[in-house]
Amino acid sequence: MSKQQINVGLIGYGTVGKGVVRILEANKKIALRKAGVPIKVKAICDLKPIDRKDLYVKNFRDIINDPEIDLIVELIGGYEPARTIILEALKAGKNVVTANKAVLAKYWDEIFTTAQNCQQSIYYEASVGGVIPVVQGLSEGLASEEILEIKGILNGTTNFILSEMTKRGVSYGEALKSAQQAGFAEANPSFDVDGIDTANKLAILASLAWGGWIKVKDIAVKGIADLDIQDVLITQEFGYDIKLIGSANKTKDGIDLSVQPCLVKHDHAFATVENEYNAVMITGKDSGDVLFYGKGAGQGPAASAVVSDIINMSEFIVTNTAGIVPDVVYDKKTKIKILPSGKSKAPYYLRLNVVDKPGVLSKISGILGNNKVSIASLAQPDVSGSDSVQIIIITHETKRENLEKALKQIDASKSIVKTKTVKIKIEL
Ligand SMILES: NC(=O)C1=CN([C@@H]2O[C@H](COP(=O)(O)OP(=O)(O)OC[C@H]3O[C@@H](n4cnc5c(N)ncnc54)[C@H](OP(=O)(O)O)[C@@H]3O)[C@@H](O)[C@H]2O)C=CC1
Ligand SMILES: N[C@@H](CC=O)C(=O)O
Repeated sequence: MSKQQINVGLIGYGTVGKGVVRILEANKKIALRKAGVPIKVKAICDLKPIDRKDLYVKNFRDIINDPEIDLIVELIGGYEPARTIILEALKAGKNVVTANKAVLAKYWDEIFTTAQNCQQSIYYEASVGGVIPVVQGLSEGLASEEILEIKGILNGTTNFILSEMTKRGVSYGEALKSAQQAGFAEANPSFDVDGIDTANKLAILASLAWGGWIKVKDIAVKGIADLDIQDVLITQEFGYDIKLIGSANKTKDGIDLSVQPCLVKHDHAFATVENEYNAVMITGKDSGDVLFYGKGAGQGPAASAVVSDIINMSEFIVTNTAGIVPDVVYDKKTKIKILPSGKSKAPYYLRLNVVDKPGVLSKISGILGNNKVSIASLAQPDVSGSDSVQIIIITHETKRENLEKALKQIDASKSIVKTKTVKIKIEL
């Protein structure tokens, strides 16, 4: 007998969880029309008692083991017990929806192998790009494509911080605080600002694009925590915006993966992506560039994507097709060649703050030149009232590993006392 109603068990009633309950209740009729049957939240688990006493359950296993629950939604975030919840739910014969990119990127093999073995589905649209349907867009909309490149602003918190610094001159710290208050940031915001959240999302998209499992450790990751308002002001004057970009590029020697702050010209498509918005450009061999854009963080956008997953999955449960057609074609035998980090070339913006000593400039230029880093321009803005000089260098296209080597030598040099180095890739 086919199902008359889909019962949802929700684990994690925070920013996104509360949004999911609100949207499911407000959009009951839309959900019914699309899923074919009513969808009801039957139980909610959280660490602390919640305002919905009628639905509250203390132990997540009471939800997983409830035979009336069809679908488990994991919204606690982090690695554990999120991994255990997802695996136990799949093994208990439940379909799963999650927004947790950290757990997916880290346990991709274990989670999708379990889902395949248990013939259950796992949907995770909200895990990348918030409300943007990029997971479905890439895995279904572009199913025919040989993917050549994925490049994106994939983190709402850092994009919001950079926008606030650029548009309103707000300090990095203040902007981060506002992002946390708005519900954009991860429970541990270093995941956002250190680029890890972007790397998790990039790993998911790259794994979908090229099959197999691309691990976060294969990605060279640098976040925005080193940047100051001065970098924003200086690069604005040069005609650039700073964006944290995750990029995966298919080269003849392997996939080149990185997350780093980048300078984009004011007329670049990514320059118009502001605040918590995200954008992902996917380039296929035949499709050419396909641009996805929308809100990447916040209660409404994230919960909307989760509810869409719940509705789509409900339709499959009702028609008895959930888990039969795998939602991700994951083949652990697919081996993906990764280009060693450092081999890719780009021009860079460098800001070095050094203690002013005779000959310091020529020493820095010499070390860069000895490492095949050629300088396109060098400026020394006046830092009045201080014994430190600020040196802004724009390099020609250079191999990342050569630049890293030169910066290490500058660091180690006894005659150069450096107080700060900022390095930003320049997008061509
Ligand atoms: N916020 C956003 O804009 C977006 C978030 N996401 C993802 O969605 C997920 C949820 O994020 P968000 O709602 O912002 O996070 P929150 O921290 O706001 O919510 C998580 C909730 O889960 C609870 N919780 C933590 N551990 C447990 C546990 N063991 N058992 C039961 N409940 C638990 C927390 O309780 P307590 O507060 O007491 O710790 C909290 O209420 C994360 O994976 C995040 O990466 C994805 C897209 C956008
Ligand atoms: N912390 C994340 C939330 C959404 O994934 C972000 O800022 O993008």
